[in-house]
Amino acid sequence: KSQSVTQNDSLQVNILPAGQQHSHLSAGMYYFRVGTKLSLQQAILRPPRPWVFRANSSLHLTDEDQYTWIKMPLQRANNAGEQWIMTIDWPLIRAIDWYHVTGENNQLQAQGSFTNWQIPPGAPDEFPFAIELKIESHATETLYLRIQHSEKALVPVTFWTPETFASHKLDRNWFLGLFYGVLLAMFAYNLSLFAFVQNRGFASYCFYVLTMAAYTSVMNGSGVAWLWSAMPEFLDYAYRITVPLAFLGAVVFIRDFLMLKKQGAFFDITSQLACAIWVLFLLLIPFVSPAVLIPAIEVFGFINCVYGFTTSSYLWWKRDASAKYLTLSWAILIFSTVILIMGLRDFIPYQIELHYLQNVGVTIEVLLLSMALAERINRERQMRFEAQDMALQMSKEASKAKESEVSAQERLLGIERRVKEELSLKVHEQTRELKVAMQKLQIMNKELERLSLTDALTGLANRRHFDDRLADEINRATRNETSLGLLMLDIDHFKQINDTFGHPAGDKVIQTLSALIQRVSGRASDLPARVGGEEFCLLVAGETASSVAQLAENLRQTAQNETAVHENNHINYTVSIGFTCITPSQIITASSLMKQADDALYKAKRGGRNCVVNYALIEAEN
Ligand SMILES: Nc1nc2c(ncn2[C@@H]2O[C@H](COP(=O)(O)OP(=O)(O)OP(=O)(O)O)[C@@H](O)[C@H]2O)c(=O)[nH]1
Repeated sequence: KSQSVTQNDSLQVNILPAGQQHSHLSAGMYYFRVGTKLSLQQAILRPPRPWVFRANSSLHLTDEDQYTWIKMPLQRANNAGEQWIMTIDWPLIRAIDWYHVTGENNQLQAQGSFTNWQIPPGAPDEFPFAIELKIESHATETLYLRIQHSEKALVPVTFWTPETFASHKLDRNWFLGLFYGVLLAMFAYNLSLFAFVQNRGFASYCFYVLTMAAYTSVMNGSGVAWLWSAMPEFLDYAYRITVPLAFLGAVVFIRDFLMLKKQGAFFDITSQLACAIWVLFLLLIPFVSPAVLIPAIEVFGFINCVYGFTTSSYLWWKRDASAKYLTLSWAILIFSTVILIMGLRDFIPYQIELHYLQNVGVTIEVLLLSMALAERINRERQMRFEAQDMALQMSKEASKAKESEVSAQERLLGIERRVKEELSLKVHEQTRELKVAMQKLQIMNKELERLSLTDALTGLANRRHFDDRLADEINRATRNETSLGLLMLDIDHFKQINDTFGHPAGDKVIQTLSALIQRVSGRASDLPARVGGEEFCLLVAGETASSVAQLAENLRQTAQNETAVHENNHINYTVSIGFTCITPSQIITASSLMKQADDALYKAKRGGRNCVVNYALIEAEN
C-alpha cells in the first residue's frame, strides 16, 4: 500500500483514506517508555525521554517499563468520513488510556480507558481493543495512548469505517465460530474414538486440540471477549501458560502419533526431555519474571519446532506414513506462524489478516492430523486383519499338518498292529508246531530209549539195560534186605541148529526161548534179558534159593519139551542154566554176581548140557 505522508513541522502524519475496507498506519507512530504513570499533560509537554518515531503499524514492546506512551498524528483525507474505529489487535495488554486531542492547544476531544482487560459498556466491540474516533476537521489531530502491558505486548493498529467494521466483526465472528466449531468437532470426534477404540493417540490428539484452542483463544482475543474477561489473574499469565501448554500438547501428540518410544532411544529420550522442559516452564511461572521466562519460552519453542519438524521429516524419509502427514501439517502451522511473527515484527507489512492466517494454519493442521490419525488407525487395523488372516491361514495349515500327521500315525499304528497280529499268529503257530515237534521228539526219544534198552529180535531187555537194572536191583536188595536170584541160560549146540536149519531158523529158536522165559518166569518183578547171541539172563527178586532152583528147572524142562517151528521144521532144542542166589546179608557187586552165574552156567555146559547148576554147589565143592 502506498500512502502519502504529509509533512507538518516534520511530524509524520497518518492519513485516514477514503473508500477502503480498512487501513493501517500509513506513516507510523511516536512512542516513549516510562516507569511512572504520567498524566496526559506531562506526556505532551515534558516527556522524560524523547519521542521515538516508528514507521510502522505495529509496535513491539519488550522491556520492563510499566507504561508506554504512544502518539499518533492523524489526518482525514478529503473525501473520507468523520467516523472511525481504531483497533489494537492484540489482547495481551492489561490497560489502555486513550486521549483524542485537537488544535494548537491540544484540546481534549474525547478519552476513554480499558482497565484490567475490561471492555467498557460503550465500546464498539466486545473484543480487545476497539476505540471510536470522530475526526471532524481536516487538520491534523492527535491520538495519545498510555499502555500498560502485561507479558508481551504489541500494538498493531487498524482503522475502520463503521460499516466496514460492522462487516469485519460479522466476518470475524463467523470465522472464529467456524474455527472453534472445527476444533470442537475434531475434539469430540476423537474423544469418542478414544472412548471406543482406547487408543492413546486419540487422547493425546484431544489434549493437543484443547491446548491449541486455549492458546488461540488467548492470542485472538476471543478468550477475553467470551470466556475470561472476569479473570485478570489468569490474563496476567495467559501467554506464559498457554504457549508451553500448546507445545507440551504438540510434543505429547507427536510422541504418541509417531510412536517415538519405539523409534529408538534417541527419539524416546529427546521427546521425553522436551515434555519435561515444557512442564518445567509451567512450574517456573510463579518464580521467574516474564522478561526472562518469555524469551526462554520463545527460544525453546523455536528449538522445539526445529526438533519436531526434523524428527517428523526424518521418519517420513524413513517411509513412515504417519510422519508424512505430521510433517505437512506442521509445515503449514509453522509457516503461518512465521508469517504472523514477521508481520508483527516488521519484516513484512502488518495486516490484520495475518492473525487469522495462524488460525487457518491450526485448522488445517488439526483436520490433517485427525485424518492422519484415522488413517493410521485404519492402517494398523488393516495390518492387524492381515496378521489375523495370516495367523488363521497358518493355524489352518498347522491343523491340516496335524491331521495328516494323525492319519499317518494311525496308518503306522494300523501297520504296527497288523504286524504284531501276524507276528503273534506266527509265534503262536510256531509255538504249536514246536510243541508238536517236542511231543514227537519226546515220543521218539522214548522210543529211542526203549529201543536202546530193548533187544530188537526178542523184545527183551538188552545187555546194557540189564546191566543198569542189575546194579539197581543189587542195591535195592541190600537196602531192603531181600534175596536176589540171577539165572543165566544158554541154548545148547546152537551152532548146529544154525548150521542145520539156517540162521533164520536159529533166530526163531531164540525168539521161542524168549517167549518161553517170559511166560514161565511170569512176574512183573522179574527181569528177563538177552545178554549175548544165544545167551539170556533172568533176574528174580525176593525169592528163596529153592524157588529160584525150581524156576530154573521149570525153564529147562519146558524148553526141552517145546519145539520151535520154522517153515514146517519143528526144531527141538535144550538150554543149560546156571544160577546163583544172594541172601540179604551178602554184599556183592554186579560183576561178581554175573561171574557166579556164568561159572554155574559153565559148569552146566561142562556137565553135559540141558541141566541146571547152582553156584552154591560150586562154592560148596571149593
Ligand atoms: N541164528 C543165529 N545164530 C547165532 C546168533 N548169535 C550167535 N549165533 C551163533 O551161535 C553159535 C554159537 O556157538 P558156540 O558159542 O560155539 O556154541 P554152541 O554151538 O551153542 O555149543 P555150546 O554152547 O558149547 O553148546 C555160533 O555159530 C553163532 O554163529 C543169532 O543171533 N542167530
